[in-house]
Amino acid sequence: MQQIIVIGSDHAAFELKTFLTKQLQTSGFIVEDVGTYNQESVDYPQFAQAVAENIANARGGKKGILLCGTGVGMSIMANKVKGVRAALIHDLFSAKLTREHNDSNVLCMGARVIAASMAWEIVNVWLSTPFIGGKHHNRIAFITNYEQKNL
Ligand SMILES: O=C(CO)[C@H](O)[C@H](O)COP(=O)(O)O
Repeated sequence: MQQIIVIGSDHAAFELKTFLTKQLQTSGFIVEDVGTYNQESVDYPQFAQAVAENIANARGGKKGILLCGTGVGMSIMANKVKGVRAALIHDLFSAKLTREHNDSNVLCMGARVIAASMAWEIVNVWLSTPFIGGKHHNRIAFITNYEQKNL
């Protein structure tokens, strides 16, 4: 079955979003693009909300990618949504570990931080690395319990 990727960006990362969308589609993924659709200045939180809520509602059925200038604003907003574990990643080691240990379901990157080729390498590692479970289940459960009680 084809995996669904929900992707969103602000103006700063529109070009990177276009590049990654094409790469993902060429690799056989179904891409749902929530915008932005041009380089006009926009506010990143609305796109983070759109992707994060989509991923939370899919309950494991989809993964998300959020892009802005630094990736920081996107990760801050996405992590406000219950069920989302958004990881801000700019290196391959963390891309692997955040899947293995954190079971992250949203990947955030900064178009002003890394090259498009590096972003694509990160996406590949992130999408192909499974959660390893074990002791990490307890840690995820702690976060989930906190969300249930406090959010
Ligand atoms: O990185 C970002 C948020 O974390 C934004 O892309 C950045 O703040 C946009 O800046 P500007 O409106 O000056 O292009």
